[in-house]
Amino acid sequence: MSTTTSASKTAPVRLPETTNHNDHDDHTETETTHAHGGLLGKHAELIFSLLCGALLGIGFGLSYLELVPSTVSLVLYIAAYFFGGFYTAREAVQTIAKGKFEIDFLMLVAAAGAGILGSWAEGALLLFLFSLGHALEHFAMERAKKSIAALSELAPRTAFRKENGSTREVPITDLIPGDVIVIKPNTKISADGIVVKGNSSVNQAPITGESMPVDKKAVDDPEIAVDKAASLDAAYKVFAGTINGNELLEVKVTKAANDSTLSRLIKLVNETQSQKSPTQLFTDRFEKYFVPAVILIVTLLCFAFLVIDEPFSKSFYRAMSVLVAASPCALAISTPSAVLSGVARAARAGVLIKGGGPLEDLGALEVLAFDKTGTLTEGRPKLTKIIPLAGMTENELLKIVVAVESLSDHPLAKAISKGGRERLKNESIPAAHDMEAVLGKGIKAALGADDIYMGNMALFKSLDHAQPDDDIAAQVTTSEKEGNTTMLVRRNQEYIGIIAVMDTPRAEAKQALAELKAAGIRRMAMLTGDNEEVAKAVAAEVGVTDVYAGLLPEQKVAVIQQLTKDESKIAMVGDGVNDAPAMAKSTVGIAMGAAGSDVALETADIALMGDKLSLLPFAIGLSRKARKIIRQNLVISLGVVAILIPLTILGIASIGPAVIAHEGSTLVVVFNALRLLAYKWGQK
Ligand SMILES: Nc1ncnc2c1ncn2[C@@H]1O[C@H](COP(=O)(O)OP(=O)(O)OP(=O)(O)O)[C@@H](O)[C@H]1O
Ligand SMILES: [Zn+2]
Repeated sequence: MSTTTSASKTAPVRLPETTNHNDHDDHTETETTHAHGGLLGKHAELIFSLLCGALLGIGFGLSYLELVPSTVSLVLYIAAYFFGGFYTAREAVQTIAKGKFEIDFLMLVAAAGAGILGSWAEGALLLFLFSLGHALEHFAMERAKKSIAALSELAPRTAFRKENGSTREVPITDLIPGDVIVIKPNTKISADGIVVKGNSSVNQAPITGESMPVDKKAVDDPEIAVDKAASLDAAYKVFAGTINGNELLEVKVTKAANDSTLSRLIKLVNETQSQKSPTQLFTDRFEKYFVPAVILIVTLLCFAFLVIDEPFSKSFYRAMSVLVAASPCALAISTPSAVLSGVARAARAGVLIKGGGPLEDLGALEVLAFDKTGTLTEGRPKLTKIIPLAGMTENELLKIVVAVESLSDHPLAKAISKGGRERLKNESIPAAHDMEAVLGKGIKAALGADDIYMGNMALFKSLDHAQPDDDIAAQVTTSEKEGNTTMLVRRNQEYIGIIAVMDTPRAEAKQALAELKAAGIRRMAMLTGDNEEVAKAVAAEVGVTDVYAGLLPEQKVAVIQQLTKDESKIAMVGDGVNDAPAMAKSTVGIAMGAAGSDVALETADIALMGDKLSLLPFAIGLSRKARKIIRQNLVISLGVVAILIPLTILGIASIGPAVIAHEGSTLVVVFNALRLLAYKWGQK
C-alpha cells in the first residue's frame, strides 16, 4: 500500500497496525493510514485533539447562548468524543490486547460514564485535555528519539561497486566483504572498509563525534585480505556513515551492511531503550503494588453512594477523579524519558551509553581505574633500545626479534616488528613458527632448530633454568628506571639481547584526569601488566593516584574486585582488548572504542567512540545531571499523586482539575527530561 510505504520512510512516525486488517474494515483502515502517515503527517494526534477542543468549544458556546436546539450541540459533542477519543481508544485496545489496563482505558470509561449520565460536555472536556496532554507528551518523546533515529539515516542506501572495469550502483545490502566500491568526493561512505586507492580527509563525526576531519590513505597492497582490517592502522580504514572529503577513494568492503560499525551502533542504542535503570526497576516495583491498590479504592468509592447520602452519579464521578489522580503516568515516564534524552545527548558527542543502568551508575561513583597501554598512553610504543649480548650484532638480534614478534598481535609485538623492520631496511627476515603467547609475560616461538623466548623478567623466572645473570638483570633494571618497557631475548639457554620500547602518554590524558579530579573523582588507579618503574613514570605524568603494576590479566580482575569491595562502585576504563574481563567485573566498564573495535562496542557499558579520554568528564557530568533530573521527576510525579489522591477522595478536586494536574505533571516531567538533550560539559 503506497501510503504506508511513504510513511515508513519518515522513521519516527508510529505506523498503524497493518498486519491484522480485514477486508470489511477497509474504510477505517484507510483513514488511520491517512491520519498518521499521510495527509496530516505525524501531527495527526495533536490535530485530532485540537479538533476535539474546537468542536467542544463551539458546541458549548452554541448551547450556552441557546442559539440552536440542544441536539446540534449534542452532535458536536459526539464528534468531539470521536476526535478526542480516537487515539486513546486505539492505545487502550493495544494495551488491553497485551493484557494490561492503563489510564487510556480508565479515561474511556470515565468519558463513557459521563455520556451515559448525560454530561456530554464534561466527557468531551476530559477527552480533550487527556488527548492534548498525550499528544504533547508523544511529541516531546519523539524529539529525543529522533536524535537517535537520525543515526540510522546516516548510511547511504546504495554504493558504487566496481565490476569488471566499470562501476554500477547497487543497494548496500548487496555488498559483500571483498567488493571494491568507489566513494565520490563529498559523499557519504556506504560501507566499512579498507582504503585501497586514493587519499582524502574524512569527517567521522557521525560515528566518533570528532568534528576534525581525519586523513585516510591507501594501503600499499590493494590485494590485501579483508580479515587484515582488524590489525590495520585507523588511517587506512573508513566507516559507513562517515563523510568523504575532496578526493575520490576506492574502498575494499570489509563488512556486510548489517554488520557495519554504524549498524551495530544503532542496534546497541536501540537495545538501550529496553534496558532498565535502577530507578526504573524501583518505579516498576512500586507500580506493581500501587495500581491494584488504586483499583480497589476506586471500586469501593463507586459504591460510596450506598454509605453516604449522594446519588450514584456523584459517587461514580468521585471514583473516576481518584482514578485519574492516582494513575502513575508521570511516574512511569519520568525515568525512561530522562534515560532516552541522556543516551541521545551522549551519542551525539560520541559517547555510547548502553542503557539507564550505566547512565545512572556513572554519576554516582568517585573511583576510576584505568588500563595503561592504549588508554592512558597512545598504545603505539617506539623502539628505544637494542642491546645485543653474547657476541651478536644488532642486525642479527633484530632479525630474530622481528621474526618472532611478527607472529603476534600484541601492541608491543606490533611496535617492535614495525620499528625493527624500519631499521633492517630491505634485509630479509627469516620465518619463525609455532608461536605461543605467555599471557602477560611474553612470547615463545621456534626459529629453525632454535627456541626463542622473549618477554619480561617474570617470563624467565617462570622458566626453571638459565636465569639471567646479575649483569643482565642490572641492565634491565636501569632501562626500566628510565621508563622503558624492557624485554629480554633468549635463544635456547643463552641470553642474546635486551629490547626496550617506550610509549607516550596520550596528549589529552593529563588534562582529562585533572578535570576528573576537579569534578570530585577521589581515586584514580592505573592497572597494567607493564613493570612498576614504567607504570610509576606514566602515573606521575598524567596524575594517577594509585599504581598497580606487573599484573597478569586475571590479577587485574582481582584488583577490580578488591576496589569494588572497598568503594562499592567503580568504573574501569580500558581499550577493550585484554581488559574485557576486568571491565566486566567493574560497576561500569568503559571502553576507548576506537571506531570499529568490536570488543569495545560489545563488552563495555559505555564506549568513548572518538577514543578520547576528554569525553570522560563530559560523560560523568551528563550522568550526574541525569540523576538529578530523575530525582526531580520522581518528586514531581509522586508529589502530585500524593496531593491529588486525598483531594479527589474528599471530593475537593473534581475530575477536571485532576486531569489537568495529571497531564500537567506528566508534561513537566517529560520536558524536564528533555533538558538533558541540551546538556553542555561544565553545567551543573
Ligand atoms: N609479544 C610480546 N613480546 C614481548 N613481551 C611481551 C609480549 N607480550 C607481553 N609481553 C610482556 O608482558 C608484559 C605484560 O603484557 P600485558 O599484555 O599483560 O600488558 P601490557 O600490554 O604491557 O600493558 P597493559 O596491561 O597496560 O595493557 C609486557 O609489558 C611485556 O613485558
Ligand atoms: Zn497520562
